[in-house]
Amino acid sequence: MSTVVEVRAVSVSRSGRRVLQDVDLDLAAGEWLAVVGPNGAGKTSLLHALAGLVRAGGRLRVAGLDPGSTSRRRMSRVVALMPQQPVVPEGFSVRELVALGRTPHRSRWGSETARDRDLVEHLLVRLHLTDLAGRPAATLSGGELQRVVLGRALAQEPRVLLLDEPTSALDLGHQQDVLDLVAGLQREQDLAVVAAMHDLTLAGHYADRMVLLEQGRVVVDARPGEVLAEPLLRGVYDARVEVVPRPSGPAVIPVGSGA
Ligand SMILES: Nc1ncnc2c1ncn2[C@@H]1O[C@H](COP(=O)(O)OP(=O)(O)OP(=O)(O)O)[C@@H](O)[C@H]1O
Repeated sequence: MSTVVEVRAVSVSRSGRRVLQDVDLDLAAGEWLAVVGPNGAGKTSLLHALAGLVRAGGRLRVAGLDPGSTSRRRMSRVVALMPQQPVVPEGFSVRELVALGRTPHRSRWGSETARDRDLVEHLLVRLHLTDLAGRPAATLSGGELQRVVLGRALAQEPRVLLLDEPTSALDLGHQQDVLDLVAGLQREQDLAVVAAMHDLTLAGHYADRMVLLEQGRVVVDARPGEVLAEPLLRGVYDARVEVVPRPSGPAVIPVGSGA
């Protein structure tokens, strides 16, 4: 399998403080990596470094490009970020917002092609957004907007898809639907996925590998079955949890104080 993301001794500082330190990881095309860890562990910082949105020390390569020295437009053709807190441009409809994802592929003055339009329509259907297509994006609920923002990221046709808490606002059915859609693209198009997620059961179910971060450092990089282990999670999250083996993978269950 070909390596599409290479991270070597990467560090990130914010406001003079190290928030990522000595991070090493590789990702192959068609692989799904879940990034997990407590609040403030550095998950978003890692995704932003991969997208070239924050300056990082060390060596980073995404589809062969160095995010630190490559133009935003060029990076956007190979890597797409679905952010945790999307900013919605004023006055944009749902369809227009999804279509924005095509911008990096268009020539500077080029207009929308038939293929651009077809892809956008396909994504609107697939994300159950056709009824909302004409609505101002600013009027959507949190879960509706999350699907629109995923649509915009997928419209970029990236080789690497970065998902920052992609299901935090979604109901149960839409969580599965959205992650199944991404898993389908992972298989069909060899899409590499890096997903920061707090739902450890869901993260483990879809991921080939999981990286557990704590205070900016990688604690473990392994298969979900090895990362989702009670002693490890109790220690890193300072939480009461039970891990129950299931045919579909380990289920991580928070346990009340009386248990
Ligand atoms: N712009 C910034 N200025 C200063 N500190 C920042 C900035 N952005 C992030 N940080 C800090 O960097 C650390 C890592 O933040 P990051 O958002 O990467 O964590 P996270 O693992 O994604 O957290 P969460 O699970 O809460 O989303 C945190 O301590 C955060 O306060």
